[in-house]
Amino acid sequence: MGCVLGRPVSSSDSVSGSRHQISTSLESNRKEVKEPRIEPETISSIVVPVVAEVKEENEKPKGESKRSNKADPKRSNPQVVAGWPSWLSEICGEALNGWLPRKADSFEKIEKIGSGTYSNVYKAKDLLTGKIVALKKVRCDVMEKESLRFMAREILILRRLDHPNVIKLEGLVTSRMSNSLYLVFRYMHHDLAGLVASPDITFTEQQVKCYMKQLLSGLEHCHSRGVLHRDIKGSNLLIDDEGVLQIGDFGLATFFDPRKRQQMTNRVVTLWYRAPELLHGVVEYSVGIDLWSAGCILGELLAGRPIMPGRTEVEQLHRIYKLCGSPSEEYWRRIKLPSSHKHAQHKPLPQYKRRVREVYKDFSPEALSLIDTLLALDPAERKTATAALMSDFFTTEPLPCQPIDLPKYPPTKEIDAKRRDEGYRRVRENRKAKGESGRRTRTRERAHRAMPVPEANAEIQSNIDRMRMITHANAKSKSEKFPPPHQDGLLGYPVGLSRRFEPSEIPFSSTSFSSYSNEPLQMWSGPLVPVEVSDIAAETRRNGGCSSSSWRMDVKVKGKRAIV
Ligand SMILES: Nc1ncnc2c1ncn2[C@@H]1O[C@H](COP(=O)(O)OP(=O)(O)OP(=O)(O)O)[C@@H](O)[C@H]1O
Repeated sequence: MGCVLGRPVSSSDSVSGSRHQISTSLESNRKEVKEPRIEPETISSIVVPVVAEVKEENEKPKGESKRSNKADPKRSNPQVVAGWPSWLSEICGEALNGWLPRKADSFEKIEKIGSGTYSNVYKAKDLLTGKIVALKKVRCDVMEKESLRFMAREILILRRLDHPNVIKLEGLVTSRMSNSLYLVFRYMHHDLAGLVASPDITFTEQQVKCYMKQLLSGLEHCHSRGVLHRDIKGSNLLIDDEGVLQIGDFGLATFFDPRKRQQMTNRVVTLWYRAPELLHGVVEYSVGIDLWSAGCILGELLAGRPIMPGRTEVEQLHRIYKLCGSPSEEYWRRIKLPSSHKHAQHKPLPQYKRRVREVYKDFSPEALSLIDTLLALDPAERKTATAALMSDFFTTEPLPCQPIDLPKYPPTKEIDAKRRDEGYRRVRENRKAKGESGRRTRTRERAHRAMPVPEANAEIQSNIDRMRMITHANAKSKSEKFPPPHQDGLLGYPVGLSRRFEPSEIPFSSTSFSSYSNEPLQMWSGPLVPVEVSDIAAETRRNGGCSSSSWRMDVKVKGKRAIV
């Protein structure tokens, strides 16, 4: 979502030179998505003119020249609706209902806590309530309908969801000067990728059950509200300091209607967690893709590392076949491949037998049974989140622990794991420069760390696709317009002041804000609950005093590690 600062396609993204016949059809998949096509997804509820234009583009017969991606400034509505800049209210209409923008200088950045393809995430202090929040800074070029559409979809989806295991969008901060938008979320202390990658942390089966129960409950809610997440992975599973897990990052999520046939892009989900039907090129899919990812997470929590860390789509399929067996004739009949792909069924040689029960023989029978269902090659056999929640895994001893009974960990995020690796790398380089051997550090680091590399990220391709759309229409370098990402992170300044802008340049600054100052709190973007000073003090203590002795670390040994 938002605008994209991409990178060139990595050579390791390429599927050329593959050992299997599957490469042919993978390449044809890639060809299919090379064109910047608009997904025919259900976004009709965004009732704004821009979306109507997008629909027209979808319906346009092939061969007709595409309308420029650039919005016509003359046609855009110059009116500012309820305090929102026109570019946002125009595209986000319904999603902004009942909200007013928070002003940029009412937050103070504390530190950068995450970075994704579309955004940087900051820990910040809400200067009005004293509450610690996470600000996801999305950069969006107001002239690009595509980037706006993705952003609008994420906001709309987030506002439709309301569940304890789904991250809640608490507000929006806009800054007209920089064309950027901040999404305000509750601050979450950890993400599951960070915990799994932490060398000192292992999970008991009770704890795994607790995390999985929360993940599946969140997914059940999303699916019941017609939302597919399409990017379930550890770094998108956020955990607070009371053990509550919330599904985050709805940047790739979409609305779906299980009763209707609907075509969607298959270039979703980070590679390690991507269901086989997506890799095969299916464009009509459903909740099964999220359940496959949940199965990968279950395996990862029990095994202590990602279970199928492929580097390319070909390798990913190969790993899937080696663990889950080669697809049967029946599978090919059941999955609905687009006609352009039917000629090339993926039949790798040799044919593999399903080995899930053999590879994970050290898991409990109930865990084995659940992972076997979730990692079914046929999406229909994966069933639903509701069915998974009713499995024996959650009802047999040891029962899932309560979130509050989970160990208290020091703040751990994927970014911390990345920083740790970066530290190891520097040590190695220093040693190398001094002529010492760095082999020991590297071996240990590799044994524990298996984070998704950029090449393994499915979003990259779609991001590149999106970026192409943006850069084609906007050939000027982004850096001419925006500060480079590293300049976003200046600390201790109100959010809107972290660049060179004067306070007076910032929309919704103190002058404009005063007009809202008599409104009840919940009239600002999202219900902002005032917090007690004691909460702030507690938060400060928690975040300031990270001495290892104050954290209870769980070091119980879990089942044997297995990797395929
Ligand atoms: N509410 C939050 N509280 C604390 N940290 C958060 C929060 N939301 C996101 N983060 C951190 O920021 C990281 C990136 O956030 P997010 O996944 O939403 O961004 P993204 O640009 O969509 O990333 P990606 O490209 O990896 O999908 C997360 O992995 C997480 O560590």
